[in-house]
Amino acid sequence: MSTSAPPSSGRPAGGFAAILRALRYLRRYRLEALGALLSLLLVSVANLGAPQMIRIAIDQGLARGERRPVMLAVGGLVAIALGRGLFNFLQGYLAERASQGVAFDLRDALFARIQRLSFSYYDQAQTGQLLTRLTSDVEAVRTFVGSGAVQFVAAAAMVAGCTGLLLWLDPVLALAALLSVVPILFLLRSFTTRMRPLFGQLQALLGTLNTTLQEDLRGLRVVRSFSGEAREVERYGRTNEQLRTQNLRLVDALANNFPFVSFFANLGTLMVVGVGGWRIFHQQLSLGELLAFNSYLAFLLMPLMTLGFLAASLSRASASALRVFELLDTAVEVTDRPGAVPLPPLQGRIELRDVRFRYAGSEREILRGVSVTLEPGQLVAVLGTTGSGKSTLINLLPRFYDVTGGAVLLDGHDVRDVTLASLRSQMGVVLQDALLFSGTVRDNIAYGHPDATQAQVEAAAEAAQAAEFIRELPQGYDTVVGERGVGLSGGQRQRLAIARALLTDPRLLILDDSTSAVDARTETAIQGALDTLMRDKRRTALVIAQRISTVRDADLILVLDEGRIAAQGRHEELTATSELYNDILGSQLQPARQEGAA
Ligand SMILES: Nc1ncnc2c1ncn2[C@@H]1O[C@H](COP(=O)(O)OP(=O)(O)OP(=O)(O)O)[C@@H](O)[C@H]1O
Repeated sequence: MSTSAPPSSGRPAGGFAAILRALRYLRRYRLEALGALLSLLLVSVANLGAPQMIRIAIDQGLARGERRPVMLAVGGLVAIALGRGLFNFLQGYLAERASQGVAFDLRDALFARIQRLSFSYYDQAQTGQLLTRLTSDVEAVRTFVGSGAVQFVAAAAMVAGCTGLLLWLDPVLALAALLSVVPILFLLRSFTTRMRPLFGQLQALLGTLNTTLQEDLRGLRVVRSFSGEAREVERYGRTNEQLRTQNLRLVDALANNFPFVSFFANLGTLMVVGVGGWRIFHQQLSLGELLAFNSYLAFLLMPLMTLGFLAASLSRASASALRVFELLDTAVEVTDRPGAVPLPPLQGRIELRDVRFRYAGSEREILRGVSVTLEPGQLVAVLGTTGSGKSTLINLLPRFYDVTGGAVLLDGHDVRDVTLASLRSQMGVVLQDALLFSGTVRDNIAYGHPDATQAQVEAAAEAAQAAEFIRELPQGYDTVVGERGVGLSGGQRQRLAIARALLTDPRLLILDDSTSAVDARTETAIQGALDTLMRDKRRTALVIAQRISTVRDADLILVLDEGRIAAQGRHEELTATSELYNDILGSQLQPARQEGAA
């Protein structure tokens, strides 16, 4: 990970502040940026020198019939051409190095932030928008901050330098020429302000397009099984069409801007010719002076056109910088408190003290005063009607969310007072969707414990009843499994996830003991693996129970109903006393079809 830190944490007041903040990322690459700027200024100086060489060749050489000045001028022109080539190359190379550095730092900082952002953020954020910010928005900022900014400064310096030169050559003519520069500057200013929101909308549309694509790729099976292809093509097409319209609006705005800039630029020449002609007529100016003045005027207008061109890049970059910094400045809700201490090695006592919870932006309280104490080594089954808050409750232990009232205590420590790393490293979480990362089977099992030995990995796989199918894979533990574990069946993925949890040997285990629709043999294997994991008395296990065998074995069963514990106890007690428990038992749980031990 890079050592770059965002140069400032304040929320940018607007596009301009955002672009200034992006420019501050150049500080780490100041040598490259200054080198690029210097090279570009030298290219401009070389450009300014060429007419002088031609003037020397004509006035001092050809006019007087002398060869030496002509040879000198030709030599000078060759040197200028070489210099221009060298400095152009240096400018491009150094600007690219600086801009790639800035893009690298921005992407790193964004990715680090995405890793830390709370689940509540992801409940509302669209993945496509996040992807767009890390790719297209960073690219827009990069393009401007690297080469654009250097060209901008060089053009501004040229404008200032040429203005000074023109004023020095002939103040009256210069003022006449500069009259046309004022409207150009106003045009550019209003252009950048108008374009910024348009570019912001463009990036947001690109995000929506990416979200649609990403949802469709994830949901390919659902789309195909409901014959939704045509509908999805239409949905994508709609956003795609909006994106095209927005792009065309921008092209329109860009195309409309240039004729005006060019009109005022030409007006400048017209003013010079008009006023100059009038002054020649009154013998206040020579023809040669007017021609010289006019060629320097061209050096003023050229960077002005460059500024016009860069204005679009600036608008785009500032709209993107706003989006990048908005993400970088998003507060991380669940994070280490100042003074948070590491959680000592867990015994496994869990106390929920009048726990209340509501999701951000929702009025409804999902958990409404849950109080219970779980002893070390207990297997605790959580049951409840659908939507009663089971998943919400278990998400509070690893602090995927923080309680909105009451407290969760582990061995007497409020989970909010200890460091997240020490808290989560002592917990194993196995949920229904067994996600695997692209990498080898071994890497996936050792995800929580990368230093594990091959023997430890194999022991975990054995206990998770995964060893047999792993051995049959083409490269065994070195077989590369794809994104989301493509290439493995649902049941195999689930057993790898169980092996992953077993390897970290957590004192506290949170799991969903459901088995996906698999054949009877695989189901028995998965259930065997789950039982190994949760019935180990060295750990406290909190299980969203889906199987009767789990509740029969549980030391404690919590029955949730509308965010409250409606009943608790062991299987025999609850069967005798709780109507709700019996209802759930009858309607929701999988019978002990394949469970010899149950
Ligand atoms: N991220 C979220 N944002 C807002 N509301 C949510 C979120 N997740 C869940 N809810 C709501 O909270 C309530 C409890 O959901 P939860 O997933 O905890 O229930 P559950 O008991 O696990 O249900 P099930 O057995 O159906 O999985 C539901 O009404 C659900 O709509």
